[in-house]
Amino acid sequence: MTKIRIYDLAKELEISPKELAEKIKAMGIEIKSHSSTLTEEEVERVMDIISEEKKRPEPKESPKVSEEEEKSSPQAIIIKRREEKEAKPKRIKLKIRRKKPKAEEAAPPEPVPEKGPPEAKPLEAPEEVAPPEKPKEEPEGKPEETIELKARIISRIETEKFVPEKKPKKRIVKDFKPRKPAPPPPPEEVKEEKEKEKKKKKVKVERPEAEEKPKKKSKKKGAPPKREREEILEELELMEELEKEPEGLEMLAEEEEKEEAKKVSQEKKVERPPTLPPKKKKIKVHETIQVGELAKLMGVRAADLIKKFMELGTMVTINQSIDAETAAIVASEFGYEVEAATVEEEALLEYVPPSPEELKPRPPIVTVMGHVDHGKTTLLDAIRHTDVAAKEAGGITQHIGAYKVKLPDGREITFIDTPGHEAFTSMRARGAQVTDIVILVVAADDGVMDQTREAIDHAKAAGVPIVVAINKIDKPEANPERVKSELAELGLVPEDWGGETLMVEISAKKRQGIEDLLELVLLQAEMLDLKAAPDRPARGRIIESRLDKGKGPVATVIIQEGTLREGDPFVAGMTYGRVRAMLDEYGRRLKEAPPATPVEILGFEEVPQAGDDFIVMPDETKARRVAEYRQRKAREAEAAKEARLSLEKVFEKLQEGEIKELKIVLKADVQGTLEALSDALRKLSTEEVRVTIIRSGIGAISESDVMLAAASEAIVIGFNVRPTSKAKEIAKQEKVDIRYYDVIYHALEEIKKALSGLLEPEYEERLLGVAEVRATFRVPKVGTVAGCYVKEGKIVRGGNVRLLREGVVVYTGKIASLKRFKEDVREVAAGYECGVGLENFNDIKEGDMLEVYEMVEIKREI
Ligand SMILES: Nc1nc2c(ncn2[C@@H]2O[C@H](COP(=O)(O)OP(=O)(O)OP(=O)(O)O)[C@@H](O)[C@H]2O)c(=O)[nH]1
Repeated sequence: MTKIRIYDLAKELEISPKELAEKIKAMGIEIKSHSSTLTEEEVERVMDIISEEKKRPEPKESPKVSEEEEKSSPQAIIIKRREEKEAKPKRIKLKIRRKKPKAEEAAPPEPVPEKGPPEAKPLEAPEEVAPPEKPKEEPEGKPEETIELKARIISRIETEKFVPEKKPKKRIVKDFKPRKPAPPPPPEEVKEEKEKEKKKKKVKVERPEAEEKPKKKSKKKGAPPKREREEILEELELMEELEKEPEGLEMLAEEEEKEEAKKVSQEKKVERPPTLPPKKKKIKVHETIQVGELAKLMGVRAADLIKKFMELGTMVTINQSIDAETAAIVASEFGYEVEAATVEEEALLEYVPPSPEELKPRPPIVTVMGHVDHGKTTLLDAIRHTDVAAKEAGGITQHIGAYKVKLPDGREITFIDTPGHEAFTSMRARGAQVTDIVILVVAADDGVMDQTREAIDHAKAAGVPIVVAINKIDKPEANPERVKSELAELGLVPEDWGGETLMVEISAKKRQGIEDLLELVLLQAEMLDLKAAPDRPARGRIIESRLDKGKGPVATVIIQEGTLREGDPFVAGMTYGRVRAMLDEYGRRLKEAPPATPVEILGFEEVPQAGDDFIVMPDETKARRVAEYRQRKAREAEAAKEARLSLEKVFEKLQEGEIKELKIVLKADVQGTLEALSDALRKLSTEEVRVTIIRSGIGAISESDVMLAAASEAIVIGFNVRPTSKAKEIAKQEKVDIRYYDVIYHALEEIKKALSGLLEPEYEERLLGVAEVRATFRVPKVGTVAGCYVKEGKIVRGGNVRLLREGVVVYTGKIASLKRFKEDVREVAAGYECGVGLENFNDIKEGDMLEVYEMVEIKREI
């Protein structure tokens, strides 16, 4: 249970410990001395009584209180507060309660609590409108924290481009030692002035150097260059002037927020007993926020916010962007809690799936696949000749990775014109599914070959229907029937044999059967009932992208929903932009692009990646935020570096419902083993989990095997076979789990264990580096940060770490933060100094050793 010392409480209540002790005794609570502790319940009781007393007019006692406070040891308070972590909420409770009246004011709250008159005691009636006094213990108990806070803020802001001139940054940090955290209050009342004087005096007693006014101090020890400072001060004055006018106020404070704050405070007034802490108000901040915007969100004057920054030792301008973490630090000073706004969620939330009435038929999007030299390119050429639009456009085309073909009767088909496998599989590996139908080209003289099988596997894994084009039937050696029977063996049974696969015989070279093929594609599309809502903001996929010397980043996008228009702001993967221009495959400028239209777009900030999504956003700022958010997520994901799906994670993923079946790509050395193993593996299926062999084959694990596994969240099993070097490389890149076995029993055992969650990964520890703690700092909201010197190897952010104190392991966990100077860094090498924060651990001491290590999975090699 949390206990509070009497003299701490006296401080909070701003009465002398002696007086408080007497009152407590009078209440019948037994205490020995001023340093006796009270339980939470007792504190509540005492506070209730004292607040009652304070409501009655009483002779003022403040000067006396100050004296008492001066006597009490601030140091003890600091130590106590740190040791008794639980006591902290109590303090916040009191502090915030005193701030409460602020919320009730219609005018923006005054963020400088110190300037309150001495009479404005913390426990005075909540109706109190005047800015209440900050707990006096604050300036005493907080210096260290304030210094750190300042240092942290400065470090964050300075990494942004604020102080461009030569002032040494280090000096600024160093100078933050003993400073009074209060800014000078505006000269309003003489009474206030007097109070200020008193305060100054008090501070003087505590920290002799801290007597200057903050403004002066900032100048003396100030961060930014003089001129800059003057400009900011001028700006401040101007803003203050402005804000005195009601219009200015209205401009700066969001009415709704104020209404809300009013309501809340009124509710509080009525319902909350005075001892309950008000909830911290929350504001949402994206990756970055402008100072002015933050002030607006909190309903405080921008000038006051800038002043607060000055107090904390840094200069900012109203238009300057600060990051969310810095915003959190400063906002907390105003009683606000900053929540990271989940922009992606927000963007998704804005997405309402179209209603059936909105949906209109759209052209199918088709990918052509097949074995090398079976005639894909010739077929696409032949198709283009049937294109009416090509004739309309004068026949000159440019390669944009996709194009729309218009048939004489007006119907349209969109073709993705990139190497079939790559476009299809790499996009699928990235979670994108653009293709509706696959045209599988099989040469009638050659029959089903490796890549034909691969294409079938890929299409099947993606659940995309196949229309087969048996090509080169003009060749004398063409044998379409043989092709059909080979395909039937692979599960593609032609319609005329009673199956469901649409097949047509063509000669791409002689342009025979092309219309029939397109007819079948449209028939298949009809069966799929492809629809999209054209009347809404566009969404699509990046098909191809490049950096054009003249045009900048350019990408081909297939619009999947909605209509894209020139000028639309958008986010695409980790980049964003605004549609500067849209071109079709003939280089014609388009004003708008409906669903299933491929367009080349200019206006990206950076080159997006094929497979990236493309979403039109309400405005460019929002688009930028989503992109920034994704960039951060990507960095985090990269740091986490997890396997796409490893056998160890199968059970977990099954449990979480992320996967419903275990897909396997199986390669073996001989047919016999392959069959035996695939049968046995399938039999491991249970009611909950299905084991599916999405591909099985003889020979080395190929690039395509790995790509298929990556695209389908599958695991590769190699039985007496190894991957090709290219396949190995892709597996590493795509994080595909490849397992090697040479005994069938072992393979079955492991899969069985994986399905039941019993498979233990085998890991061994590898030491990455050793660092010595040379100093420690407390950073508010972060905890203790250790100033370290890396003695060996390297220290890695997010790495596993062990803290050793005289050879004994005191803590094992993770490195939560790693900084060099003020920058977040991924790793720090031997011979350098760095700041290290440990996850959920603050008891770091000088002389401690940090051992950073990683757990390496032991690869089972044959
Ligand atoms: N006789 C005949 N030859 C064809 C036909 N279609 C394609 N060819 C020939 O087959 C060869 C390969 O054709 P491509 O269209 O380049 O084949 P591809 O599948 O695109 O080949 P890759 O791009 O290398 O995968 C070329 O020499 C074409 O002229 C056809 O219908 N009949």
